[in-house]
Amino acid sequence: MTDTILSIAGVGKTYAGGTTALHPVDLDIRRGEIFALLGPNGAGKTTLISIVCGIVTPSTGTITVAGHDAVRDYKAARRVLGLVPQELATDQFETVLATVTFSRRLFGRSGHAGHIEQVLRDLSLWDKRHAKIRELSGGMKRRVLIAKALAHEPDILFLDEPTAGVDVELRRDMWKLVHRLRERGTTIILTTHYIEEAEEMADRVGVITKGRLLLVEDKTAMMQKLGKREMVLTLAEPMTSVPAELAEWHPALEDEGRRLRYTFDARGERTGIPSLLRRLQELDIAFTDLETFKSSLEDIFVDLVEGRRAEEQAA
Ligand SMILES: Nc1ncnc2c1ncn2[C@@H]1O[C@H](COP(=O)(O)OP(=O)(O)OP(=O)(O)O)[C@@H](O)[C@H]1O
Repeated sequence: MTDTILSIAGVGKTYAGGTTALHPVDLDIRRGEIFALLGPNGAGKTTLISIVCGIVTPSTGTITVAGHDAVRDYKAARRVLGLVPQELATDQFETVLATVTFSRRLFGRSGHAGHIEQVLRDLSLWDKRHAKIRELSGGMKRRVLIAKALAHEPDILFLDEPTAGVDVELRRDMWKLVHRLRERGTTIILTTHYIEEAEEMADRVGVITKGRLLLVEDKTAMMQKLGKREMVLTLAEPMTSVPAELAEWHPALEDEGRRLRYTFDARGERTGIPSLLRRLQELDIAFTDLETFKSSLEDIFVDLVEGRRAEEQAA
């Protein structure tokens, strides 16, 4: 049996204005895993983690954090959680060290200089410990947010869009830190709209769009579903229809017969491209340009939703 550290049951949210940001979600998070909540802007990711962290009140459902009911036993639940929000809301005139130490005390934990030092060193902030927040660069402020969230040694760390708008170096550091934390046993839940980020960091991925958690899968299985790519050929001579000899590749004719679009699974053993190109040559079909694309996240979501509908209808 897997050890569940966080259980979300029927949790939904309709904001006062009437926007349903979240349709009831059921999700169990396993102790020690890295879970990525993947979805486009406005999908409901922040709403879901804000509910779990006690910042937003759910309209329906219950949340159990390490055995504590997140509403009835709010304080105990909150102590187990650390949240790295998207933006910094902290006293700009305090020093890094004071800010992070204060965050620890907020959760009723006594000072532990060793732990705070470790956190600041892990985040390359130790040399800046006496600097005031307002004197830091944007990237360093992001590091302070993480340090604050880790100050009270939470069992579960939430990272809301950890790498949105950060430079490559900080992104790499962030990924390294996440893996290090996991090695120490911290459970990590992050939100992202980058497939690459989910792929790089997560053990499991949940796809969320328009307030619905569409599916939850192990990373590898999910990436197979997300690994679709497209090749588009610009034809030298427009065609009126797809020749029967190309039927097995199921290409689509576009742009009044000027472009041929072929969709393939980039993670399959065979892409089908060499054989398609050979067949085109045999048929004397010339092309002036060849481009390949990754399907966009939006396209993938549409496919997933349609695929699910088709499955539901077939059932
Ligand atoms: N306080 C609020 N009052 C009313 N509507 C809200 C509130 N907060 C969020 N929403 C709406 O709920 C929906 C989901 O927003 P949410 O911030 O959870 O999405 P998200 O997936 O985190 O997006 P992003 O990637 O842009 O942060 C959006 O339509 C948003 O406008």
